[in-house]
Amino acid sequence: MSVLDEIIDGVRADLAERQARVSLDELKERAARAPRAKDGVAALRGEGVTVICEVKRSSPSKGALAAIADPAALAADYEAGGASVISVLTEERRFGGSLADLEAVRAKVDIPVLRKDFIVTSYQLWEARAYGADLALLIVAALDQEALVSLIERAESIGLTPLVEAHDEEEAERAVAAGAKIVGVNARNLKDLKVDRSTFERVAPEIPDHIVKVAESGVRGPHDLIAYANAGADAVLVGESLVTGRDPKAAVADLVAAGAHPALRHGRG
Ligand SMILES: O=P(O)(O)OC[C@@H](O)[C@@H](O)c1c[nH]c2ccccc12
Repeated sequence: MSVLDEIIDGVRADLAERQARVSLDELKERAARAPRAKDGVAALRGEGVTVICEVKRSSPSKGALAAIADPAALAADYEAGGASVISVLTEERRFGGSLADLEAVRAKVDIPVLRKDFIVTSYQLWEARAYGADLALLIVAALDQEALVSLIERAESIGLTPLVEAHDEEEAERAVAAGAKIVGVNARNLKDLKVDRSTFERVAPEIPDHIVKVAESGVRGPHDLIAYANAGADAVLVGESLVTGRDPKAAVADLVAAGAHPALRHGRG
C-alpha cells in the first residue's frame, strides 16, 4: 500500500467518527454562519509571485517539525510578512493538524485560508467552509476523475475555491480537464515521499496560462522561489522551511521580496 493510501485509510476512520458526532445539516448551518468566502484566485494572482504559507507541525517523511503551540500567532506572522494565503493542515495522524487550528487561524487573519487535508467526500468540504476556509485542497492522486469533477463542482457551489494538486503530467491533465482554476504541482511524490524540485518545470507546460500555477514543496528560501518562478509558477506553497526557521515573518518577507522582483515578470503567465 502506498503512503497516500495509508494516510487516506486513517483520514476515513477519523472522518467516520466526526460524521457520527456532527450531522451534515449541523455543518451546513455552521457554514451558513461563517464569514463569506474570500476570493482565492484573486489573492494568488497578486503582484509578482505570491506566497502560500503553511501551518505544519509534522509530516510523514520528517516526523515532528515544530510544536506550534499557537497556530494563529504563526499565521499572523505569515500575514505580516506578506503571505497571500495561509495553508492549514487539518489532518491529525501524520501532520498533527486539526479543524480547531483552521478555526483559530481563520479568526486571526484577513487573507484567504486553505484547508489542507485529504478530501474524499463532500462532507469534508462542508467542514472546511464551516470552519472558515476559503480554499480546499483536492489531490488528484486520491480521487478518480468522476469524484474529482464532482468535488470541484461541490466546492465551488459552496463558495470554496479548490486548489487541485498534481504530481505528474497525467494528473495535471486530469486537473485541467476537471475544470480546476488553480493547479498545484507537488514536488513531493505522495507515493514515496521524495522531493524532486524539477517536477514543476516538467509538469507546468501541461497547465494553460489562464489557470493559476502553484509550485508546492521543497522551497528552502528565495533561490528556490526564483527557480520555480522562472519555470512559470504564479505562487509557491511553503511549509517546512518556515516552521523550522527562527523568524517566520522575516523568512516570508524575504520570499515575498524575491517574488516581487521585476526580472521575474517575464516568467509569469
Ligand atoms: O514543507 P514543504 O516542503 O515546504 O511543503 C509544503 C507543502 O507543499 C506540503 O506540506 C504538501 C503539499 N501537498 C500536500 C498534501 C498533503 C499534505 C501536505 C502537502
